[in-house]
Amino acid sequence: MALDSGTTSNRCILFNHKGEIVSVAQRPFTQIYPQPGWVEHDANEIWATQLSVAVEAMQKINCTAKQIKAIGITNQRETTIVWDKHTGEPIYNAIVWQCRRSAEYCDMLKEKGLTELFKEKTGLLLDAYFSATKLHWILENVEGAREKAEKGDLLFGTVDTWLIWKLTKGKVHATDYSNASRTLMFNIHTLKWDDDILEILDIPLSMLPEVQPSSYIYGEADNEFLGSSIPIAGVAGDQQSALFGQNCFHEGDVKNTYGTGGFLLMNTGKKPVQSKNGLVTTIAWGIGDEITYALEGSVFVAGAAIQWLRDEMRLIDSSDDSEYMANKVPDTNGCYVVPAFTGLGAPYWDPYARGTIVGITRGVNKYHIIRATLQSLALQANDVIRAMEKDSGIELSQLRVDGGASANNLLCQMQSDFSLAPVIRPKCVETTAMGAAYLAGLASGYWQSLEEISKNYQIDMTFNSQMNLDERRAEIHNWHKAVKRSLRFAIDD
Ligand SMILES: Nc1ncnc2c1ncn2[C@@H]1O[C@H](COP(=O)(O)OP(=O)(O)O)[C@@H](O)[C@H]1O
Ligand SMILES: O=P(O)(O)OC[C@H](O)CO
Repeated sequence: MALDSGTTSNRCILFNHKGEIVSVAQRPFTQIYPQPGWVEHDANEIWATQLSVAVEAMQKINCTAKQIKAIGITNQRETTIVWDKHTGEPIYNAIVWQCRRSAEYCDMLKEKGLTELFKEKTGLLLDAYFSATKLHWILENVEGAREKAEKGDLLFGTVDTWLIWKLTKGKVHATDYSNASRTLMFNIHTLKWDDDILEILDIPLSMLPEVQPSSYIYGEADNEFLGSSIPIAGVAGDQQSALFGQNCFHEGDVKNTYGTGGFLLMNTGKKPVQSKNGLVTTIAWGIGDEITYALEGSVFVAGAAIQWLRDEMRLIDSSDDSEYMANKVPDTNGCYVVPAFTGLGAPYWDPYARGTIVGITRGVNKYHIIRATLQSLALQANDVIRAMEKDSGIELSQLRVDGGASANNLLCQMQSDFSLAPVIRPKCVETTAMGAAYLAGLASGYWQSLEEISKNYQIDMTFNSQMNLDERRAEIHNWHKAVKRSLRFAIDD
């Protein structure tokens, strides 16, 4: 059983031994936007919907808890929850990874010259995206929070930790290495919460969960919830879980997920690679006492640009239509769309960038704009790939893709054209849930080895580069000109 707790919905997927999906249930939950740039979730609603989809997935196929070998949890990362250890009640809404409320505090830390210290210890950037400054905000702004935290009455967790705590009825307060490595408090070299960082941010160690391997028996989901108890045996952040589900087990293996945002990860093996090109270093997973590291490039807007074409611009009726409409024209007619709606993430990291459409001439029509928007997903990913190649010294040999927009054949073709490597789409694109299921299945003996798991991987389609190289060079050159025009747009120089 994989519990996939995403940013907008919770899902439960049941897999069989061949890695095939046997049941799915999904339920969205409320997105709370208290102010521009702020995003919250109700942690109790996350728990309630997650539990309800687990029950529903079982009911759909008349499955009992005894037939489930283990539970794997995978989750939206960085999202920060603080709750009272005695009552189990969250003291504030979950502050979501997208929330920018701690941006000014991050700027203040940067001004103090702390960027390198954080990067060196955690592999991350001083950005509001990661958990630590969200947690700091709660301690500073929720009445009574600091006193309670100092007395040891409060617990912190990302969504995985919250779900484990709820499922075990408060017996286990833990997270895994991959989630810990997204908090900006975890030292990815010593594999411990970092004392210096906790002191700088004034965060009590007693709030933080124990950090365990990603494939590990954390405890048992209480028999009250699913009929009888089931071991929780795998935990990983959703992007690392997708890397695992894509079978990217070897150094140099790369996957890209085209969901709302785009998340490209490269397995860099047993050592962390520090980025000089705008990526972050993260832990992919820990199995036994072995840690696997990854380089990651997070693109804030990918499939969301297609949603924008549909919901705001009303140029398409459904996301699927983007392929048909973009195929009505052979190219973008010199037009480029940079979907920097919330600034730009990797590799530019410019919170002040804004969306831009450039190169418009009299002949540019809606199909060109649709095509240019779709193309921007591939071009953004290509920028991350080139940064990754520079940082790791490894040339991309193939790219495994998943996420909602990977269903778009034209997008996959464009990705291969720009990135000059085969793009591989597996038959099962539920790689996030699959990764968690595999991690849990390995710890509980359902699967014996990575080799056994690899036999389940099936390719749906492979896309090979077809574009003329001069044309490709010109497209990438023009794209970079367009990106330059979007940078720092929201502030006056
Ligand atoms: N055929 C398609 N072409 C382009 N984009 C698509 C297509 N199908 C879905 N999408 C986009 O994929 C995203 C949903 O993917 P999903 O993996 O479910 O996202 P998330 O897990 O982030 O919620 C949406 O932004 C949607 O616009
Ligand atoms: O829930 P998703 O799929 O949008 O993923 C969110 C990421 O984990 C944020 O880092």
